[in-house]
Amino acid sequence: MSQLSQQPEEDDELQVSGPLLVNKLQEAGINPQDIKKLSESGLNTVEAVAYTPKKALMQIRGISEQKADKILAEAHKIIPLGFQSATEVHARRSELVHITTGSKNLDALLGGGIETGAITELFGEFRTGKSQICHTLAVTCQLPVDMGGGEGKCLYIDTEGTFRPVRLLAVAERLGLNGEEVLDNVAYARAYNADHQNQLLTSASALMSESRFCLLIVDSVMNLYRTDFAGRGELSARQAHLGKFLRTLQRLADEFGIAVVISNQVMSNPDASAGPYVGNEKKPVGGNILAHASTTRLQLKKGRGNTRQAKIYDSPCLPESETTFAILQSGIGDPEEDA
Ligand SMILES: Nc1ncnc2c1ncn2[C@@H]1O[C@H](COP(=O)(O)OP(=O)(O)OP(=O)(O)O)[C@@H](O)[C@H]1O
Repeated sequence: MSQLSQQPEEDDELQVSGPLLVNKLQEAGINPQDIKKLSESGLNTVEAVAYTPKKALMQIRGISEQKADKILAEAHKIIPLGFQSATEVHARRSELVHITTGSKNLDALLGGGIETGAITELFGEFRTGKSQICHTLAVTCQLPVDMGGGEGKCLYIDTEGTFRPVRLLAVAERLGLNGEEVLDNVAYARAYNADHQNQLLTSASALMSESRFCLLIVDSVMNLYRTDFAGRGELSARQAHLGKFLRTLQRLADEFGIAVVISNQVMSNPDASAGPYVGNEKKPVGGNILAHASTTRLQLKKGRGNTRQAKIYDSPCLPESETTFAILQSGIGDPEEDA
């Protein structure tokens, strides 16, 4: 596959059916200076502006209430936000691309792979394969759609310092892709604190409006929140900050039609002592805010050797079933491939 960044014609084509750049508002009479302010705040597309509440627009320096009203009115003319028929929703959903995880078992469990336009959360104890799945997806997302990819680049936000390009090269080799091109198609950023993690989404939005990305990974989502906000006293501030981060993730998923994958840690469930059937089940951290933001929640557990169990923990349309996958030298695969 040729390098995605060297495909201007393809990117131009995608732009026609993809998100509309915020500059389009200039044709509707919005002042270029105000458009620049929107863009600097991470609102790079008309969709992003249309989805933003008036209050948030007014928080941008230089955008008065009157200007916010005008900007929103024009954005809503271009991106109508009213009702549509279930037939239209069904038609749109049937066109949604799923990105392969590398494991046939796991793809089947997920209804075809990782869904685009949604947030998928992977949670489990250490060594359960969360980061390995993220590394594999960073490569498979670049495959053509008919091979289980999303034909786009990947943005990778690493909060733990566990990103290893060598793992991407191993996956690329298995798929017969050019390793150098695969690495060029992954935009990587290490986040150093929760504020920085949030700010990176502004740069992410700018990158996504410049070329075709189909996947955004945050590995892991709660790590910096757990260290930056310590103790019960800071819990509500933490959840408010986290809520903003997750809302922006969802907005990017809606706006650019990308898949968002977040990994998450677990903690002992205080309810575990409530009865004999609960066992020592661990639950994901992040509370209700994270639970409600994730479209699909996938629980990972250790199995024998290099195998891992995956279970649908919560999903709007998948049953609570389980499967087994394997962590191979060449990325995520199935246990039977481990010959
Ligand atoms: N090159 C490799 N070949 C095969 N297995 C590997 C390879 N590299 C790492 N692994 C396996 O992957 C597992 C670690 O998985 P991963 O890094 O995804 O954990 P995690 O769930 O993200 O945990 P943590 O919360 O500690 O980051 C280990 O069991 C390790 O042996």
